[in-house]
Amino acid sequence: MSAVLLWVVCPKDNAHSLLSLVPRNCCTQRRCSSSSNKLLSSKLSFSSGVAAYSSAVANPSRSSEERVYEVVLKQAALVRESRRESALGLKKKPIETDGTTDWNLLNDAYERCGEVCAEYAKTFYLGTLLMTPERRRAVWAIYVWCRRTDELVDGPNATHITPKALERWETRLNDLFEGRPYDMYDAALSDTVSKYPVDIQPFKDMIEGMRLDLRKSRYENFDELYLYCYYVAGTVGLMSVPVMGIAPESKASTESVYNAALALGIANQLTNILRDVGEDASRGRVYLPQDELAQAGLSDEDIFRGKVTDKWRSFMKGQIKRARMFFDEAEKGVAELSSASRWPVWASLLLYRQILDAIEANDYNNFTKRAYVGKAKKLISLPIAYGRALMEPSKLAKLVMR
Ligand SMILES: CC(C)=CCC/C(C)=C/CC/C(C)=C/CC/C(C)=C/[C@@H]1[C@@H](COP(=O)(O)OP(=O)(O)O)[C@]1(C)CC/C=C(\C)CC/C=C(\C)CCC=C(C)C
Ligand SMILES: [Mn+2]
Repeated sequence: MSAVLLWVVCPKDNAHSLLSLVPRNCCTQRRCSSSSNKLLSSKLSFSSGVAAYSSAVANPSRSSEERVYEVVLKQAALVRESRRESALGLKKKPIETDGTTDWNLLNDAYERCGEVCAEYAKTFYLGTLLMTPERRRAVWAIYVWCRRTDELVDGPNATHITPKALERWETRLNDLFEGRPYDMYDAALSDTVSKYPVDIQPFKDMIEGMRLDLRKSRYENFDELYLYCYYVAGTVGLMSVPVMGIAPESKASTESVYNAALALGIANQLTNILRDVGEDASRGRVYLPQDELAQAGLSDEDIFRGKVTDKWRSFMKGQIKRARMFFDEAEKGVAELSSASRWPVWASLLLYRQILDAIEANDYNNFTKRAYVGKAKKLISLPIAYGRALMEPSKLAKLVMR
């Protein structure tokens, strides 16, 4: 992927060098994402709703938002519990080892994760340097796992991917969560998840998103697309918060912080999708919701033709508006993160959000013109992000969770 998102997002140009990170038998095929609109049904206030995750799976009639919210509640409960334990002076107990853990090797593994991060997401890597050393390396380990997972289906060996390969990747995930890492990158993540209240569910869900990409190339409505965006990107927010930490002085509910993190992942993925409409179409993929296209008087054919018309402009305006609403939702939570974690999050948010401006500046031609944020705009965003990172967490308890 282009230089556009030096950040967190996976630059496809660099795909080749991750080859060595991915075991040969785990490769995959698929492509990237893209999305669509309908502000109406996608209410961003995260309706109420609840019920066990298992029952959500058993009852597919529930909306994606309700299903995803179950996961949010579970993750928030884990973090709340861990904060309570920390307050009582209890710490998460690392998985027992047989005493043979080689700390130098572990340090090397984390260092290597940092190098990968620096190579693929330079600005993000710089941002992590402001975090505490412990947190920084944990975020690197998560980053590398996400990167490798995406690489399975988007990387150079992607054409060989099978559902079986993803199953093996998931087995490895289970193993590393149980303290049996397969390689050095897994070892770093295994150590991270033994130290922070990171749950396996978002990781499994990201793999599920990759499975979805193997078998699906159309999304009927925003509800379907929302679930996809949660799988491949909202999960990143849920994985990251336990490591980034919530500010001790924050009075916001843990759920509201998780909702903001989820919203940032969704906003980023919707933006990816809007930016990549042409590229995705060339791979036969249309992530934009079919019902919304039809309502706008558009069809797949219009996308394959790639002509910017007034209908297209007006459709895109709605899509961009919705993506911005998710960014707005995300912004509410950043100040609640621990102070040292805020800067990289603000920077990524501001940079990503500007891709939407770039689509507008391209007169909505996301068929043949790639929207990107120029160097100057990127540079200006960094001190702005820093300034925002100084904002203090809310002092008032938020009574409404979502
Ligand atoms: C309260 C609050 C707001 C907290 C912040 C929580 C937080 C850190 C959220 C991060 C959200 C985020 C950056 C999500 C990534 C979304 C994304 C772009 C996902 C991409 C999926 C697939 O995309 P596709 O294949 O369609 O597109 P391209 O390949 O890009 O063309 C991903 C590629 C999934 C893999 C994700 C990564 C490699 C990024 C992982 C990043 C981290 C673990 C670090 C996140 C930390 C910061 C500071 C942003
Ligand atoms: Mn990708």
